[in-house]
Amino acid sequence: MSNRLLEIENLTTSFRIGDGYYAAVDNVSLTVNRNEVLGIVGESGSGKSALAFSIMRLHNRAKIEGKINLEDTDLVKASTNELNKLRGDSLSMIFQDPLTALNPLMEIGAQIGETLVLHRPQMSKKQRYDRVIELLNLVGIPRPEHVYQQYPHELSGGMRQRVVIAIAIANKPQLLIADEPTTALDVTIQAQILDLIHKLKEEMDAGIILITHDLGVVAEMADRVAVMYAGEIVEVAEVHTLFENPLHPYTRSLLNSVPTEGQDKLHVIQGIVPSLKNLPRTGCRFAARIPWIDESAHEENPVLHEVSPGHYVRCTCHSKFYFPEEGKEGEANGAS
Ligand SMILES: Nc1ncnc2c1ncn2[C@@H]1O[C@H](COP(=O)(O)OP(=O)(O)OP(=O)(O)O)[C@@H](O)[C@H]1O
Repeated sequence: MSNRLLEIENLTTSFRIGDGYYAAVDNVSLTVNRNEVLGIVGESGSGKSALAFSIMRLHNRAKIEGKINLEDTDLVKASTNELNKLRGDSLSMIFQDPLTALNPLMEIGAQIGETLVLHRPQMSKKQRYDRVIELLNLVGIPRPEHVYQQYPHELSGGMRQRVVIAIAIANKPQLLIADEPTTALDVTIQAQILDLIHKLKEEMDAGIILITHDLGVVAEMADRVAVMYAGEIVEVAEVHTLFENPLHPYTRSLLNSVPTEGQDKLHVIQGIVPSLKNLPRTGCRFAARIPWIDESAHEENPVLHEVSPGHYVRCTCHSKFYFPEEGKEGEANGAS
């Protein structure tokens, strides 16, 4: 059996704004293997959630082009019927905010059981109850028989997120997408939830896409990382490579803006990700945010270059990049 679980090829997801369509995910190609966590990082507005929702096919009015192959099924071409069978079964997602993901009027046990009713109709009531208790145990919820009968508002944020995870993994998904799964939680709970996701990967042999803007989370959890900027992947590498030898100016800027011991000055990335309508569609999309780099450093039509096995970086500007604070001698740091 091949280890490849998900293969995304030239995916473009565009939203209608005014009288035109604008791509929020632009020609993205990515893979995820079994028993692998692919981290996706990038600032707010870079297209991470649009990508996740495209894989789940949860966009209502977007135009989706390209291929999203989950094993033998192309999710772009799949019918609503096929998608309903897959979602909550072999394809699952943990959303950012556990409160909005849960039904406030339904007991916890029934909410978890619902996905079993839908995808495992042959289960008896007793089997279903036992499986829900097993899932509550698995996600580390104490006194599961008691929690079974509680409502979401009676649980803490961390416990609610565990319930959301229990629902997402109820049918042992092959691909689990976690979109900022710990953003709404405090730090100690964050660590527990991440630990739980890590265990699930091993136990279920699942592929996991972990979306976050937190580089600490990526360093801890991911096997490989894709860095997204303005709808495009600008760098992909194994997690150690990315942290030891980041190349793209955007990746380097993101890493440089994380406080480290002994560092007295943080690099601030000026500006923001442009809105979809104002996004430059030709040339290097990051060029406007590194104006001190000579225009000639950029490619006319930047593509991903494989600079070492499995390490891809977009645009040639990385070889001429330096931080203004460092001066030009910092130029071409680590670039090949
Ligand atoms: N339904 C939509 N209609 C129009 N534009 C959208 C829609 N959804 C997202 N966008 C736009 O697409 C771009 C990417 O948004 P997206 O939410 O994917 O970013 P993100 O990286 O996930 O950000 P965050 O970390 O804040 O969730 C943004 O410019 C956003 O405004």
